[in-house]
Amino acid sequence: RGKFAVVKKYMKRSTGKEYAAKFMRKRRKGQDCRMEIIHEIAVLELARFSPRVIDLHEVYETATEMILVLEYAAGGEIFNQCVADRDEAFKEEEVKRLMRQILEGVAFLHKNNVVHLDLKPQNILLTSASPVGDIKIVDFGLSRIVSSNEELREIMGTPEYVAPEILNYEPISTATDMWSIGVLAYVMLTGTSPFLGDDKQETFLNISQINISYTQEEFEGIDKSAIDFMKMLLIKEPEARATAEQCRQHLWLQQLHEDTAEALSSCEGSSEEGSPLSPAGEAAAQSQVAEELIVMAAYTLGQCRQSEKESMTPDQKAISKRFKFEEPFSTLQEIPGDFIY
Ligand SMILES: Nc1ncnc2c1ncn2[C@@H]1O[C@H](COP(=O)(O)OP(=O)(O)OP(=O)(O)O)[C@@H](O)[C@H]1O
Repeated sequence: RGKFAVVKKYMKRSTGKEYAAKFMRKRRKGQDCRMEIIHEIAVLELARFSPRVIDLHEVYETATEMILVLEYAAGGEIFNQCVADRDEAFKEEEVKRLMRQILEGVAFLHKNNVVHLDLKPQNILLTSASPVGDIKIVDFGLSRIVSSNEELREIMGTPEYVAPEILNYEPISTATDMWSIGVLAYVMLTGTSPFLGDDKQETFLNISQINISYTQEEFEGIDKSAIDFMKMLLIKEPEARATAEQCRQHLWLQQLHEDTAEALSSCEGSSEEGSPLSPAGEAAAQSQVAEELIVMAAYTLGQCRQSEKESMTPDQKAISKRFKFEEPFSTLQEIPGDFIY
């Protein structure tokens, strides 16, 4: 359940295939929001060629609602793993793989002049939870089209993830999403929200003063290049931030863990046999550690992918013990942005 939408799992009787149907109210706070929903649909259509953005299959309209029939992401929000206890939380290698995919999706959007403006762990879904599948970016309700000859200024987003320019009512650009990517990387690696204060005001103050800690306490055992990656995004001046394409080239995301490289070479050796998990698959059955490596190797090679659909039970939705996430704050003041229809 989002703020103005309810998402339900559906199955198409003729094929048995599962979908997520997003029911969106057309009237919100007494205002007709049909065109905003059509904008969201248009962005999803535009992004249909990116495997990192959720697929839109069908749209229905009733007198009161629009219903978006989306590809079902069975693994749920990455938020759940972000707030899980350390042993269940993402390992650094996993974060790197997922971050590469997130950046691939964001780079696609930015190339098409779309800014998402609400990138956070609740809007990054997984195709499966265990083994950790691939990411799908959802919720384009706040997204906007940016153009070089028009300025866009708005106050929107989710407090912990908004960039300083949003707070200062300064122009929004693709760099605004890049700030959120920096926050996302921090949350995925540490399980803590870097700017979260006791209340909204304190959070905003932390953001505008870039009050962030990269100490050993938070980043024990994590590669130094990961900190370098975040530092090139969590910068006040949007122009100084790295782009999605630059991030994809960053050393942190290029490096392969030694064990992963080993697993990769053994998997490469078996590729001629045409068996997806053999002989590396046999090794995976022997230990938990090996299993993780195979999944990573499978991703990189693209030929021994193991897909395991796991449905999410309602009580799987983790309640954060370590930090709380606030609801998106509503638009305080809005200059009509560029919508696409
Ligand atoms: N395709 C999908 N597959 C599985 N779950 C989904 C899918 N789309 C949405 N969900 C679930 O429903 C939640 C709400 O969806 P979404 O974020 O699109 O709605 P929203 O009302 O725009 O949310 P918000 O109020 O956070 O802006 C998601 O965070 C996710 O948990």
